[in-house]
Amino acid sequence: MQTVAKIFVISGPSGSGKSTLLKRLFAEYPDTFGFSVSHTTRKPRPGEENGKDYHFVLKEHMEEQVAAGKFIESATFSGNMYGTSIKAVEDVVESGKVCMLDIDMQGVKSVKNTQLNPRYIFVRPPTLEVLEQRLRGRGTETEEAVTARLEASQRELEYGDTPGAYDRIVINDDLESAYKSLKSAIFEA
Ligand SMILES: Nc1ncnc2c1ncn2[C@@H]1O[C@H](COP(=O)(O)OP(=O)(O)OP(=O)(O)O)[C@@H](O)[C@H]1O
Repeated sequence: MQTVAKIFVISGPSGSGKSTLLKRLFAEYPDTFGFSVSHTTRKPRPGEENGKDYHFVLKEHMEEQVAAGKFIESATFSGNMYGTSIKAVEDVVESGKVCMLDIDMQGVKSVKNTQLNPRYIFVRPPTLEVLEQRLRGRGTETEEAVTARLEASQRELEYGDTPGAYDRIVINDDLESAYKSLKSAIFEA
């Protein structure tokens, strides 16, 4: 089956179900899609492969590349930089796969300043209350982190509602219907 684009941006509030939906998609189509390999300045852990798990780079190198506009997004966690380069996305396409880019609103805005030309898909929860339940239900965040994520969600939802911000909106209420809606946004009829 043909996809309507070579690159898809999947965005939406934390807890809206992006990973859940993408996991299903990758499971159903194991050879079609790929994720880009991120860069990091942290040291590789035993068993991690450069270029496969991450592109392991020096801080100076990464700072230079970020400043030169070579990255879609970058952030620092506990002193280490992480990010997605434009080239890492292009590499997925060159390998013959369709690139799935799971990024936040800032990342989406940044992709819009590149030549990548993806299809933009927004995954949203039916309501903020449901989002809150799911975030708590996932049990991966502290109370502070849940509150911070919900605050950020308001902004993500507002941006998602902006006309023209996304090509397609997938409402993740019932998972089965959401998955169908995602597939219809990705594959040609
Ligand atoms: N349609 C659904 N119905 C009920 N629960 C769901 C549904 N979709 C996802 N969930 C649950 O909601 C929680 C959040 O989903 P998920 O981790 O996929 O979100 P995410 O958008 O990838 O979040 P993050 O941006 O933080 O990685 C998970 O516990 C998941 O199992």
